[in-house]
This record gives sequence, C-alpha cells and structure tokens, in this order.
Amino acid sequence: MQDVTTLPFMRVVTELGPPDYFFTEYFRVYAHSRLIPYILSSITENPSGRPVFAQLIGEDLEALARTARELQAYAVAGVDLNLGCPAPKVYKKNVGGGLLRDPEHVNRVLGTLREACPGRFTVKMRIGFDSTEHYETLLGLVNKHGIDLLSVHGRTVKEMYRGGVHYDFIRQAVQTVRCPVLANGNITSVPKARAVLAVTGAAGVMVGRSAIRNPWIFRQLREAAAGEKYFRPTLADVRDYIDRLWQATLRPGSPPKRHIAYLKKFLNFVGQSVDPESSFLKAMRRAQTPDELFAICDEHLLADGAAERAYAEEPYSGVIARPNHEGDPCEPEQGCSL
Ligand SMILES: Cc1cc2nc3c(=O)[nH]c(=O)nc-3n(C[C@H](O)[C@H](O)[C@H](O)COP(=O)(O)O)c2cc1C
Repeated sequence: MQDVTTLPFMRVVTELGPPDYFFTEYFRVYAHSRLIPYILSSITENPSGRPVFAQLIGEDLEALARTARELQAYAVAGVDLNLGCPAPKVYKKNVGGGLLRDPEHVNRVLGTLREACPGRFTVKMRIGFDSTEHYETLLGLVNKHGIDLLSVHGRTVKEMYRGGVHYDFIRQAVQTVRCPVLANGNITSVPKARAVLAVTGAAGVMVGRSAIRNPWIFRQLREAAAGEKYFRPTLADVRDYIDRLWQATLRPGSPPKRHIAYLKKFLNFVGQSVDPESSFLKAMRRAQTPDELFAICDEHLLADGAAERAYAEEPYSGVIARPNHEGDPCEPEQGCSL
C-alpha cells in the first residue's frame, strides 16, 4: 500500500508477526522511470525474512519490460502488476484500474511482462472498471499468459472502497484460473477470513487496511490456520504498537508536526477498534505536539483499567477511518494519503 507498506512499517509488522508474503507499494513505470530508491529499500533491506513481490503500475510495454528485467537483479519473489488502483489521477492515464477497460492492451502488457519475467509474474486486479463485462476475458488472459498468482479485490474501480465486496466474483476467478488466487477486500479478522475462504475457495487472503488497524492479523491468521488459540491484543498492546510506529517512522530532521500528521493516518485506522464512540479518534485528531498525542494515547489506551481491555476484533460499526474522504486513497503525485 502506497506510503504504508514502507520499510519502517515492514519492520514493525515483522516484530509483531509478518505475513507469508509482502507486496511493495507500486513502482510507477513510464518511458524514463527509474526504480525509486525508497521503495527499492523495502526489497534490499527487507527485514522480515519473508518473500517480497515488487509491484509495478504502468502501460508502456518497453518500460514495463525494462523495469521487470532490472528487478531481476534484486531479491524479489516475483513481479506483480497492479490492475486495480482506483485513483482518478492514475486510471485516467490508463494504468492500474484504468487498464481494465482495455483487455486488448492488458493482453499485450501480460505477454510482455511474462516474457520479461523468468521467475514469478503475478497480477493484482479488481473485477472491472465500471462493470464486470470484461471479467471473463481478463481471467482468460491470466490463463493464456501463465500468471503465477492472482490477487482479486472484489470490487470494480468505480466502486472504489464503497459497499460490499463481490466475493462471488472471486469465487469465479478461483474456478476459472489455473493459478492460486488470493481473496482481497475487507478481510478484517480471522472469522472474516475464514468466511471468505469458505465462500470463495481461494488459496489465501490478501490483507490491506486491516493490517494498519491490526498489525497482529497475520500472526492471528497463521495461529488460527494451525488450529491454535490465536493472539488477542489488549489496548496496552495497541499503545505499544503506536510507540513502535512512532519510532520506526522517525526521520532525522523531519519536523514533529509532519511526523504527527503521518502517524495520524495510521491512527485513523487503529482508532476504529478502540472505542465505539470514536472518543480516541476525535481526541487524537486534535493533538498538535508529540506530548499531546502520547498523553491522549495514554489516557485512552492505558488509564483507568483500559490497558487490560480487549482491542475489538472488528472495526466498530460507524467508526470510520477517513471522514469526508471517501474513496481515493492514492494521490500518487503527492505521495499517498490514507
Ligand atoms: C492507502 C492505500 C494504499 C494502497 N496502495 C496500493 C498499492 O500500491 N498497490 C495495490 O495493489 N493496492 C493498493 N491498495 C489497495 C489494497 O491493496 C487493497 O486492495 C484494498 O485496500 C482492499 O483491501 P482491504 O479491504 O484489505 O484494504 C491501497 C489501499 C490503501 C488504503
């Protein structure tokens, strides 16, 4: 995820229980693009010991092939193509989710990247742009080009992040393609993952936003899959997570105000499971200094017996991470805002 699954966040998740695989935020690929060093560092300095796939977004065949070849010099588990980003600035350039309107060009892109990737070549896609009319054709292309792994976010681009996820379409992918499929979209907890795996028959799940809210989710999923009682964090664990995030994302010389703003993006998700009245969220959004922010965290997560309270497994209903900012999580020109 853009501006989230950075090296510092990978470090924190690694400490708390990493996923089986990571996917980098995407490298933008165009005629004169270069591999961006800070994204590359999540591959070269990957602290997790888990495989990491390098994700690309683009539509220029020559540039995609060149980039895929360049990546072979690094310890990547494979190259992943983004066919899902719903940000208008992105899809208007006919990349990410925008490419789903043009299966013929997807065919060329997949053919080019398949040829350029001697190792694994994987695809992350939504189920269509504004309808699912090309979905079957796109799944056929996944088979035609021998894609090694397909992750499906069960919404169209135009649906952004609204409404339910169409898990029946993920099931259709599982029944159609020859490679393993990861189900993506609103995998919020162990019970939700179990339900989605049962409905879709997918080989696994891909977790996005819930990893920000609940970085223990990968550990929980692994423990549950092994038939063990899985870890249930308390609010004290959440307080510790916030400390880790703060430390990991500190940049020398960066003004505290900027750092607070960055951390608040994460806390917007974290707050969804702290209390049903959004008291923590409302308070932390007002914090101006690190001292204020940490005092608010202490008050809501540690004081008066809060420390031992369970962190809710699901987000509280009606507690939203990004009020007045529906959809559009990616503003790649400015970096990405959550
Ligand atoms: C802030 C943010 C950044 C994202 N960046 C990417 C990205 O770079 N590549 C990608 O494939 N998906 C990206 N996504 C989409 C997620 O990977 C995922 O498909 C989507 O959020 C639905 O899954 P979830 O309900 O588990 O979050 C991003 C999502 C968010 C919220």
